[in-house]
Amino acid sequence: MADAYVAIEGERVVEARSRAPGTARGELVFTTAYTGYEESLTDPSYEEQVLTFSYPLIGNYGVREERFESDRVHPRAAVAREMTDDVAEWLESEGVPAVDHLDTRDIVTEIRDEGAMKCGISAGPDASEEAALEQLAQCEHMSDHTDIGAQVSVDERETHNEAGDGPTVALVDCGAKGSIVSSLVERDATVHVLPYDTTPETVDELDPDVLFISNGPGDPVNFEQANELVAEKVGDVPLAGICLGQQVVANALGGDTEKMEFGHRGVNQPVRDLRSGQVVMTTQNHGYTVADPGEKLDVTQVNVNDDTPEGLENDDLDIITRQYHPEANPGPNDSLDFFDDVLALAEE
Ligand SMILES: NC(=O)CC[C@H](N)C(=O)O
Repeated sequence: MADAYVAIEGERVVEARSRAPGTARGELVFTTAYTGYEESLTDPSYEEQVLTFSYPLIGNYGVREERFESDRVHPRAAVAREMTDDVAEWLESEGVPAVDHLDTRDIVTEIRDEGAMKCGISAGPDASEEAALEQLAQCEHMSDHTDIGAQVSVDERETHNEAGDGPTVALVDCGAKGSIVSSLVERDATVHVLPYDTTPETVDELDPDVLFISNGPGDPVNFEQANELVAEKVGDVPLAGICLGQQVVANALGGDTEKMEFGHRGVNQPVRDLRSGQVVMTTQNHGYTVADPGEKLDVTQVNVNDDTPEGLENDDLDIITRQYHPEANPGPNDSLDFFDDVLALAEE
């Protein structure tokens, strides 16, 4: 008998098995990645979302902290066809509801056909369809989480590799993955991780060689302070951005972002570099995209599937951003040279 329910927009309720009890709500998103469940579940970009794994078995190589991208689980709940006890126990210990034994292929197909959807979950001994529907009724649109940065950012500056010989990077933490910091530190950069609402004055005091806007959850227009920071600092310091970071940079420089139908969600998204013609496979997890890069940014890379901008640059202003995740984790390491390119801007 079912002891978990997933209510999907349109009031459809899917029966499931509870793997970690509780109620939750959020935008229903998916990842097609076949590995990397620890990295995805700890990626702050998934805040306020319910993550469905389309790969059918999640947890088959255990749970190891060294693979975490942050210090907690960020999706509001996890959905899989089959979840191992290791993962289920980890999610329960974090208070994050989890369900399995449902047709995840059907759910992912529905998201792809109908577009992004809200959902509500009720799992465990007290679970009911009504509770799942009640969660669904209370679920907000991603864009309505106007101060989502406060949920995922550091509260105060954290410095990594203080004695490094490389450039100094000011990383605005809009929900940064740990691998972005480690990719920079491995290249001997000193990285100041700064709160999402950092002011231009604070950045001026640190006098960094690069201002870097991180990935993060939700609608980029809600990161107003980061927008203002970029608008203020452009031209004074090289700028870099990943995922939400690309979107914030585009918005700050006169461009525009919009919500996609269901986003780019997996570790096999093909991206073409327009200068070299080369295609690389990339990791992606985003629901918004740059609709208009504005006058200052050139689109240098595009998604092969739908032509959306994957790389924006301005050589004169020293700006380089990516919509995908060059730091991988999960996913292919083919784009790690992005971090060399960012630090080269600093050294020029
Ligand atoms: N991974 C990210 O940084 C996601 C960016 C943004 N929140 C989006 O959904 O488009």
